[in-house]
Amino acid sequence: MATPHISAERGDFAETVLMPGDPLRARVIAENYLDNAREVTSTRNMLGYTGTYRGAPVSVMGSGMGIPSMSIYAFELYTQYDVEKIIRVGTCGGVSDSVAVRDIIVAMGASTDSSVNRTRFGGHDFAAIADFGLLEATVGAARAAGIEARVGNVFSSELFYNPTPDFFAMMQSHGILAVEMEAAGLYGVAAETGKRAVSILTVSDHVMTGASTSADERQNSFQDMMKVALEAAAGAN
Ligand SMILES: O=P(O)(O)O[C@H]1O[C@H](CO)[C@@H](O)[C@H]1O
Ligand SMILES: O=c1cc[nH]c(=O)[nH]1
Repeated sequence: MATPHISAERGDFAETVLMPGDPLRARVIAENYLDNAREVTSTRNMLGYTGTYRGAPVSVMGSGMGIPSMSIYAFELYTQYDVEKIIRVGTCGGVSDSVAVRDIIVAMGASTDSSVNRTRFGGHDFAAIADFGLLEATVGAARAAGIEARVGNVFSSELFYNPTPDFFAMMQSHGILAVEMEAAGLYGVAAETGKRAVSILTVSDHVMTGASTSADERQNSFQDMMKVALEAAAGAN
């Protein structure tokens, strides 16, 4: 069997799929963090792998950038491949004064300028939130590893290059921690399909201060995020 965008067979994916935006990052995760990883899909070069972590099956697959791309892959994984949990592992731009580059953020909720959740929710505002069990497992895994994780509202933006004046100042005044481009879409698809999702993000740059991470810093915070995500995947009921 194959879907329009995934060439795997049914049973090729684990119940839990980690999703970075970048498919090459999916390959790095599979090669460095999973045991016995094998490629299960490569349609459009959106690479997906399944292996094990501490003996339990786990998959990793790229989502692409933006809500439309994430929505396609998440929908097909949830509805055609019996996937129950998706853990997004991505990067974000810090917005709040209280977050700094390298911080790890768990998106309890995701605000957005995208209309996709309204489209699927009869024109009403939909509160795009993480699954509580996955959120708890993620925060617990971070605490157990001595890694500080900030938990709160992020903003899933349609545009990376947004020309609206004071766009980020408005977010900051509403307590948004960071900006990224997929979480609200992922949470909407999870709700629509009765499945579970959480997003874990590392702050790669700060949109208010202009601070950005060096390659080494990015690698360290990426490792912390992966530890949290994999332990949460192993520990979540
Ligand atoms: O690092 P990833 O997961 O791709 O996430 C962030 O990076 C991309 C923009 O550069 C967007 O996908 C945004 O959400
Ligand atoms: O979407 C994103 C991701 C990282 N940094 C940003 O400024 N935006």
